[in-house]
Amino acid sequence: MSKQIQVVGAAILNDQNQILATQRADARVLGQQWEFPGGKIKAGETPEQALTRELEEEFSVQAQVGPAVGPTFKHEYDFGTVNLTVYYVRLASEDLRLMAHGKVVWCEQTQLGKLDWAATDRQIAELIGQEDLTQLSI
Ligand SMILES: Nc1nc2c([nH]c(=O)n2[C@H]2C[C@H](O)[C@@H](COP(=O)(O)OP(=O)(O)OP(=O)(O)O)O2)c(=O)[nH]1
Repeated sequence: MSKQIQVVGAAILNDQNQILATQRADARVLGQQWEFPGGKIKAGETPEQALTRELEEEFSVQAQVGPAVGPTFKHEYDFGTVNLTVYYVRLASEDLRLMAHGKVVWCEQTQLGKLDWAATDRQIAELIGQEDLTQLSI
């Protein structure tokens, strides 16, 4: 069985309910594909704790973690199987310091499908596209 990698991601919403998509500064892992900010869950962390830690590390910002976008999605890469759960998130501030990303974009919900998402993320982006974001409580 391939190495199992537990990963959390954030579907960060701003005041206009646009969603933040990110590209890595280091393109070695997933090339130039788009993903949700986040990272691997460390031993002893809940997914929510891992996500707030990652967002603090990546953007130097405080995050409020809301409901999961959907189930956990698996994708097998040559380096292992990524198990990705994405949560809706709102930030204390939209003033983001980019510490780990090459590029970020605030994307309209209707435009999410146009980005070249990493394989694990594509279905999650589709689910977000179908959600009534005005009904989310975070
Ligand atoms: N952050 C993130 N990683 C993703 C997504 N989709 C996806 O397949 N991945 C993969 C890429 C990596 O193999 C893994 C997450 O690793 P990472 O490099 O972001 O995590 P990390 O900050 O904890 O990494 P590390 O350098 O500390 O080991 O999951 C996604 O939407 N967001």
